[in-house]
Amino acid sequence: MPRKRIPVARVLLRTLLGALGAQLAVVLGLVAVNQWRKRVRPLRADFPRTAPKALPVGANELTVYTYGEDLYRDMLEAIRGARHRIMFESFIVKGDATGRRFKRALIEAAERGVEVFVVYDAFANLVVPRRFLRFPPGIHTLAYPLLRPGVLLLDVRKSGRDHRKILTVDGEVGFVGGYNVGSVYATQWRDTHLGVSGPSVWELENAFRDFWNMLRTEDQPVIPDTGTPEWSPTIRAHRNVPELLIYPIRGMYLEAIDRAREHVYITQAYFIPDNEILRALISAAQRGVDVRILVPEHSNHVVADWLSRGFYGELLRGGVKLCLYQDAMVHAKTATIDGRWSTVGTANVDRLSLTGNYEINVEVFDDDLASHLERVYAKDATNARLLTLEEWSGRPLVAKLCELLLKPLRPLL
Ligand SMILES: O=P(O)(O)OC[C@H](O)CO
Repeated sequence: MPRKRIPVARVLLRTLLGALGAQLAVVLGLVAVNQWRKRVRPLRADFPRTAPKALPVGANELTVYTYGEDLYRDMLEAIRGARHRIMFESFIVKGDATGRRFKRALIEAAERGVEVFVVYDAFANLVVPRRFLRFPPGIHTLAYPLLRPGVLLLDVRKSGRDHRKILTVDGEVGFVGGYNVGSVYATQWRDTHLGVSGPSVWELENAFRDFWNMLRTEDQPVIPDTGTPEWSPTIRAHRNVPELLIYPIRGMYLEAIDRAREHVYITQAYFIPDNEILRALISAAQRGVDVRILVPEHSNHVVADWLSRGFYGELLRGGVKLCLYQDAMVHAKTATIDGRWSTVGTANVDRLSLTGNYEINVEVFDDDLASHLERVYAKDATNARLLTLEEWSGRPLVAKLCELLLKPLRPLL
């Protein structure tokens, strides 16, 4: 009797479709459960706060902000005091009361003769009314396009989002870090931004200028290059620039973790490390370094949370400590190591940020700044719980299954 041949292609296709269907079902299920959870247990806004702290670092003064209202007050004051030039770039600018305050201040600056440049990401602001993001012609505005045509031809240079958050005023003061612009971030999210005053504002201006000059349309002005007034050995901005195929922030993290001897304190909103970062953290923990990662127990992106959870077992078994921030969103992207080294920036530790988007992280070699960020970490830890391997190993089987099914989505985030 002739043997019936099984069409391999058909079996493969069915398996693939089955897996995709299962993933979709898991994602939809998680979103639904998350909606319900948010209704019965909404996030609090009364997390422990650390007041803004200004520290001299070389010829600069750096201010650490951990509360949105404090940050926005100082950013708006800087915009209102501008005399020459404002560079404002934000991944998200919400069309709410906070967004309106920024828009008004920028327009008023332009009306009194300040040259104002505004950049935002078109995709991230799809839900913001178009009218709100329309600025008067006196303001030079660039929306990072929704889709750059090269993406369709898989041109990596045309990929990524503009995920940066930068403000500079008159080359004298600057701000950079995790905060987007919006009312929810002012009081309800724990995030970290750095204020810079002094020659290192150049680092932020330069980042903005290169981006602007690369993407501006022909009728928009070129911002002239100036060169840095000082080569600072302590403060440096690293920029991921897909157009140039450079992603130094990942390298910066790997280099710093490799040097750790005492402790590594990382705070991340969405923590989906690649293999090398995972290995570096575990090998630091195994040589006796106190490696702690603070993440929200429940962030605003349920799928990112579940992808992150897929790494918890390996991290905990490797000796890394996981601190789960309670009942509020922590959106900071910071790390501090050995009381020596720190970074504050816009990059999450995930693929999108480390090998995908336009990002900027400031790297600082300074003991006082590192000590302060350790204090911030300790304060945050009072609102977090330490996850044990025992607790994690005992999670329900269905949770383990969800993590497994979602694993193939890691490269997407
Ligand atoms: O992309 P991020 O890190 O700025 O986070 C944005 C928030 O998820 C907005 O929903």
